[in-house]
Amino acid sequence: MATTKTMLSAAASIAASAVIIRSMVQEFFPRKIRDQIFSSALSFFTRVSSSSKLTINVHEFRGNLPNEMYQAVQTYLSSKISPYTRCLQVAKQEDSKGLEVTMEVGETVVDLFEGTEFRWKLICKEKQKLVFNQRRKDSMTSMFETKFFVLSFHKKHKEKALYVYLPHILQHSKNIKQEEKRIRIYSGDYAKLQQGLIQGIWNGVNLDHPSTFDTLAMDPELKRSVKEDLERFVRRKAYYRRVGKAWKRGYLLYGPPGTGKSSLIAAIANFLKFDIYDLELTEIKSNSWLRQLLVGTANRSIIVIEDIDCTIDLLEKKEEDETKSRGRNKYHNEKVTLSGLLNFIDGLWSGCRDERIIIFTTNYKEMLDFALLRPGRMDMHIHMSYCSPSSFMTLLSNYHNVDNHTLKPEVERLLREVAATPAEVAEELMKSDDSDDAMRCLIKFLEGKKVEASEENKKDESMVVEGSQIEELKEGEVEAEKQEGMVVEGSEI
Ligand SMILES: Nc1ncnc2c1ncn2[C@@H]1O[C@H](COP(=O)(O)OP(=O)(O)OP(=O)(O)O)[C@@H](O)[C@H]1O
Repeated sequence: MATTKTMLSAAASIAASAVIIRSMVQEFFPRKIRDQIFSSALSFFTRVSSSSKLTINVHEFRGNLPNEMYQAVQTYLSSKISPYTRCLQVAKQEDSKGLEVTMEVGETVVDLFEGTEFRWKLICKEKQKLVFNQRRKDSMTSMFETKFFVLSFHKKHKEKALYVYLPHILQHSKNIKQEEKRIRIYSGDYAKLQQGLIQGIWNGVNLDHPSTFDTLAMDPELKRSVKEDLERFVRRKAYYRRVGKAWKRGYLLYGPPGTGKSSLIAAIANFLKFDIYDLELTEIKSNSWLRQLLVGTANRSIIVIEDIDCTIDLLEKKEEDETKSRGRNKYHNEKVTLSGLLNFIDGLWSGCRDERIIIFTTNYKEMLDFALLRPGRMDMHIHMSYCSPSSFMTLLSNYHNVDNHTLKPEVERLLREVAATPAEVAEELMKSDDSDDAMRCLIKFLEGKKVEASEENKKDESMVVEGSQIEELKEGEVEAEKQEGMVVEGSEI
């Protein structure tokens, strides 16, 4: 191995030779020829050195899809930033635990991997794009930024780079992400879609929802079967391939407001460590937007459409069928249609991502089109119901950290008699830090509900009596009118 001394003496002799060659050239050749010799030599050395290099660009997006490789490189390089890096980018989100340190645009990081030097540089370019504005029916240019990493290395390491180094980065970043995984919730950037842009159409923030299966008050048997279903789903990649089905699962959560539908979604996300994409169907102007949003989501994610009964006019099916029969392209309708939605759930496009969960919620299952409820479309229908004695125990333990209470039998008795949502029960339990006071508040609340319910019942009964009197009256009138020959029998009309 060369010592520092021998290296220094070699460098000194090269420098001395260069000075001699330079003075000889200066002596024997005129200036013009000298310049020519130097520029040819320079271009020769540049060619030799650059022809031995290979570069690979890793772009932030591929089409409108976020490039997983880009994200992996970004994560990987964060752990490789050396003391010599001159400029870093540091970010901290309000709800994130630590600082996020990444490379700044223009910076270079050199990574020595198994004895081979890989050099990374982050580049950002502005590009123009011609977009068609559907509302104004004209085109305009829009500027957007495109970022990419440039990886350069000696070309003899091409195989190593492609088949060892880059897969290593993917795996490394997957491990880091899994360890520090912060679940994110994304909402669509509908203004960008309106402008015809297809990149960055989802905005994400960290989701720190505390709901878990342990804190969720629901029927223990149902809870167990939902958890088992999720576990089975995530370990069945090969099974889905073998049977030729897209690796996705659909859940319909239904039940009155405040029974924990949103809490269950958060619990599922926390359990699987999947990100959530929240789709606001009323903001989506067409089936083609819906498809673009779907394509822009990542693997291992949950797509949520809340209050599906309110967000799509399911009665439009007939109108939609008529439109189709007039030959209009279903992707160019002015709004999301039922068939667009069904295509989204289980048409060809639904298979464009892996390990995906789709969740619909509704307060009124009976209002949904049968096409949505058909077996195989939503794989599991989960009924979130009023607070039962067993789910009450979960709430009591959540809010007061106790497993039992002297007033528990009283609360359980009342819960069998009145319909109270877990949200209502939770609200009462939160009224005091003292569990005795909180339980008394809850009992008072449930008794109040019971009185209200019995008054409602009485009102309903009297309405029925009044209603039947009206009917009788009508029948009497009809009889009288019939006798006068004024009523034509229905069948004849
Ligand atoms: N089953 C439950 N287990 C634990 N907490 C619950 C449950 N249901 C409701 N809660 C409490 O009530 C709050 C509201 O519940 P949540 O938003 O999950 O109900 P929802 O069924 O989605 O209501 P909506 O139909 O109005 O959207 C939650 O933040 C939670 O504190």
